[in-house]
Amino acid sequence: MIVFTKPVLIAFVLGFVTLVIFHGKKNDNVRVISPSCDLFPLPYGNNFWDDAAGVSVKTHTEETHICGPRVLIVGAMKCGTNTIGHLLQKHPRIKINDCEKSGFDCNMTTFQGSKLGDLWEGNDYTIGRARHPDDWLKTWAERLPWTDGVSSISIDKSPSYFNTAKWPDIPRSINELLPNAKVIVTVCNPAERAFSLFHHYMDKNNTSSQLWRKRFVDNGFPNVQTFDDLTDILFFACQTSSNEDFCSTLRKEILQIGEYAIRLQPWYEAYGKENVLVVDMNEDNLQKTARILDLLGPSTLPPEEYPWEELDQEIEAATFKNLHYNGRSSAFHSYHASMTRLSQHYLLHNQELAQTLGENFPLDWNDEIKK
Ligand SMILES: Nc1ncnc2c1ncn2[C@@H]1O[C@H](COP(=O)(O)OS(=O)(=O)O)[C@@H](OP(=O)(O)O)[C@H]1O
Repeated sequence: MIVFTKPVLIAFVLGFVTLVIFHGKKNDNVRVISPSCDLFPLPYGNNFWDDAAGVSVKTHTEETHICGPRVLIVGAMKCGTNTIGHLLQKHPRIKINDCEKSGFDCNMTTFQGSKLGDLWEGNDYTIGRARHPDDWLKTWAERLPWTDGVSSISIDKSPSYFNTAKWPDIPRSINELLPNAKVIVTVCNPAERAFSLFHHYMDKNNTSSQLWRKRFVDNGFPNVQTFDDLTDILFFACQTSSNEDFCSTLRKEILQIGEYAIRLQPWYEAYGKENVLVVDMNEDNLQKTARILDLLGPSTLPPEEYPWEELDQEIEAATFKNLHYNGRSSAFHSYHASMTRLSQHYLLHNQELAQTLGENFPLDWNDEIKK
């Protein structure tokens, strides 16, 4: 028989209160996920961090899965992928990957002062998988914010995914994991894109840039100092070089990403054309955003919840503009021969893109060489 002395009573009450709190917390952690959510496997059944709740949680019934990204911004690199990400993340229902756990420096700022950590790049399926074949998926899943697919969704911006020349199987294999995702591709004049990419790599403050330049010398090519040096290697030296491995990799990253119609094909095949939105980088931000929200549908990203009035004030700082060169509009003037050569290479590709999209803007990219 229990004797209800004062200490026993206090212990009893404390125990009861602890039980209630513990039970309440446990219930808090059981979330309901939308059936339309692509359940994303956490191979080792980890906990993950829920920013909003400020707690480590496990998913609803299956502790080994969380809701995968619903939007994939796959490229093209240097065609405004950051802008698309920033336009999207202004929607209150979008949650961004957890920068703190990404291994990136979250305090690093873009050239114009906006926080890079707001939207860092995972590239998990491509670079992550190649570097960490055993635990890339776990690492990706751990960084995803908790979303339920209804009140919140997550996005992934990884421009390397559009390099289907290098990774032809990426769209199909991502689709196996995320069949309900929508795909966004932003495109721009491909010759100017190559020019912009060159300056991205030539930025001397960047360690990966130094490694990029070193690759040329290591592979028996001249040191690359100017854009002409690069196009000479692409269009001439590589024609006669026996180093096909290097030349093939170079063509893929500089030239072939800009052959948009070809690069798009595997995405269309994997996801269906209706789930892949191609936007023109130069399109007005308001129109661009409206088209993206439309792709996701009003029940996923209601347009009335979007802060439209903030669009033009803030987005300028998030374009990731490279202020260390004169900009891509200077390309034709400064490197006329190289840009003409590149534009000729893309002439038919641009026509094919225009045909595929049923839009005229890619034909404008051919105007420079007609001048
Ligand atoms: N709306 C709009 N209009 C015109 N130009 C724009 C726009 N948004 C982004 N940009 C330019 O796109 C370049 C950055 O592209 P990304 O964000 O894809 O960069 S990255 O691939 O993630 O490195 C970067 O180009 P560069 O300055 O040549 O580097 C930006 O200036």
